[in-house]
Amino acid sequence: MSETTANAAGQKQTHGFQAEVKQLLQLMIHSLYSNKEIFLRELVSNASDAADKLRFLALSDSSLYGDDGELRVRISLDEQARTLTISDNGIGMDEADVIAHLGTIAKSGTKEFFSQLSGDQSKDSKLIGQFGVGFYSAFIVADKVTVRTRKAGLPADSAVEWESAGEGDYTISKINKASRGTEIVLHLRDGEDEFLSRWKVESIVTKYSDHISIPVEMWQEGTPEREEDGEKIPATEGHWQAVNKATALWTRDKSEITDDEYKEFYKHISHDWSEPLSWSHNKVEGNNNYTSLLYVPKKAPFDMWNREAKHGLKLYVQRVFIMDDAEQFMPSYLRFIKGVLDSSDLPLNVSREILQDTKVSQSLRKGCSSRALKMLEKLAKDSEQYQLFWNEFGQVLKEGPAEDFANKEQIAALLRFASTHNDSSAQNVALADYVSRMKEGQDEIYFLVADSHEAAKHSPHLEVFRKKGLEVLLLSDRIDEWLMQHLPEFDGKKFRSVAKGGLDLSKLDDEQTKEEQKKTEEAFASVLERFKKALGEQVKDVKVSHRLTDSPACVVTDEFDMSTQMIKLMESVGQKVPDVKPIFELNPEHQLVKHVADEPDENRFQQWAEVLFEQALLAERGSLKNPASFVTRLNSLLLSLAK
Ligand SMILES: Nc1ncnc2c1ncn2[C@@H]1O[C@H](COP(=O)(O)OP(=O)(O)OP(=O)(O)O)[C@@H](O)[C@H]1O
Repeated sequence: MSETTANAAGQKQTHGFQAEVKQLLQLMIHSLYSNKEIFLRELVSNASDAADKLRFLALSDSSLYGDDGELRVRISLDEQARTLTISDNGIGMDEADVIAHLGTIAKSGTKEFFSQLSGDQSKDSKLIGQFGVGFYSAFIVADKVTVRTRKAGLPADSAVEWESAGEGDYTISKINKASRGTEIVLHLRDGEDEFLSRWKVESIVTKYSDHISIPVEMWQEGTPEREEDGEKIPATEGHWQAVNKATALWTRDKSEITDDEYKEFYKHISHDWSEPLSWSHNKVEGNNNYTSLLYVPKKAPFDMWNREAKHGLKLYVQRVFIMDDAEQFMPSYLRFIKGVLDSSDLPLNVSREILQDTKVSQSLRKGCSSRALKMLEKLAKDSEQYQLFWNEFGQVLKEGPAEDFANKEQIAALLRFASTHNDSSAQNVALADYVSRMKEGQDEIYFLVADSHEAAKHSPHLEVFRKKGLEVLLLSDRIDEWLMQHLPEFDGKKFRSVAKGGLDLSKLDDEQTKEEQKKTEEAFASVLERFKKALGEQVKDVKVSHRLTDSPACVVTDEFDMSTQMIKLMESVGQKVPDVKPIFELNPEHQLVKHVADEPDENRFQQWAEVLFEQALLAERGSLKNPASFVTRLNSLLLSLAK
């Protein structure tokens, strides 16, 4: 690409921003204006990441430090020039890095994300919050930004200057820079003079960046010798002074860390705008020695369903940053958890490949998963907060029972469902709630999976459950069929699909009802035979239904056959499915069934049988293989009735 060719010293090259960057800049300035001071948090956070990265590389090549091994960030203010400068002695960038990082957005799914924006700024600014703020936030307060940077290990004359007014483009030129690292100069917009006040800047650093593990320094002017109460106070020299605590937050004692500090640390590691929903900080000593600080975010990231999206914990070994997004420590169904893991047992030169299969990482993964689940259990005690969590991440957690066999029961306790009990589509019923409401004699948990909540709610399968006052969980997320296949029981109670054969509610009936049912079945036996003959190969069996009160008929799948929902799911992804024949159940009390049972004409009976069967299929599956012939048959029957 011609854009990335190196340029001669002093010569400026102009490059255009990637379209998404322009969009991001506009939205950011609009949506963050009321909270503009966070630009400082973002830039200090980047500087601290740059120090982490250098420290990591220096593990194998200590010459990268040169004669400057004390990593730090410095903020300086120039009232005359109206600039605020943040400089670090971290990893720095070369020309290719600058072009890749400060002119584009290198996140997977960026294009798709931006194409979803509506153009309505107030709506979009909420969405953009899921995207992360980063370097470009500098333009909230600056109308020009100059970045001077020199990558560790490169000579002074291979430094790069990047400059932009945050509109359509930026320039790049080669410069000389005496020291390693990155310097970002913000030329403040008119009206942003408050950021030239040392007191103001210092208070922002303490508010947002106290937890940064390297010192964030500001210049402290020297004072001349003076006399106070007759006592001589010697002169002091000007010096750089740290304005933050400069210790890694997770190494500090829990009791000394405030909630605000935890929240700010979350924003630093997650690049999220909003506060976390909850966190859990643990030091573990014993077979494994490690500290974990895990967070549950409030909002799902924009790319949660993108398979390539990065997730996982920030890994440190003995306080040295090793890598971002170490996914080995969190199972996929907990991929929304953010945090830091600092291990004392892993070697400093650990790589992603080594992490795959060491005993230590396996036991760390076990420990972290269990901490994360415990944190969710704690969160679940506050049902309002937990509902916020569930609405964002419930569908991901539902992958849990299939993925994490060992913690199945614990995960099951964290699931929430819609149910006939509260008659709403809100997924807020815990299995423990269901079990506590089970009727005397009921030993199974009833559920129904359908395409939508509406379809589930109006399913004929629910009729007998309504009549008997039995609660049924109504499931309609895409993952639900998969979930239920991996969730055979909870608290010793088996799950039972109400849409399957083999449903036996007789334990809940009194003797008289059982006797009546038996009589009805006997009386209806010959009608069933007639139906079986009429429907032939289309059905596995025809039975008297004990689950219908209002509908004439329904279809169910045999107990061990593949469920209708599973068949639909497999068909939708182009998989071949076995030919599963349904069981046709008739409601002998229904007027229409009585009418058909009395139909003397075999031809007409055949038509009725087909129509009742197809109706039931339609209610169950939402479609028919041959809808036109159903309509023709129905019309001919209607016509004959109208005569
Ligand atoms: N001070 C710095 N030193 C070295 N590299 C930097 C510095 N600031 C930014 N970068 C580089 O620019 C990239 C983009 O920064 P930016 O803040 O926009 O995004 P980010 O930190 O990767 O993530 P997010 O967008 O979620 O905040 C960084 O990943 C890093 O590679």
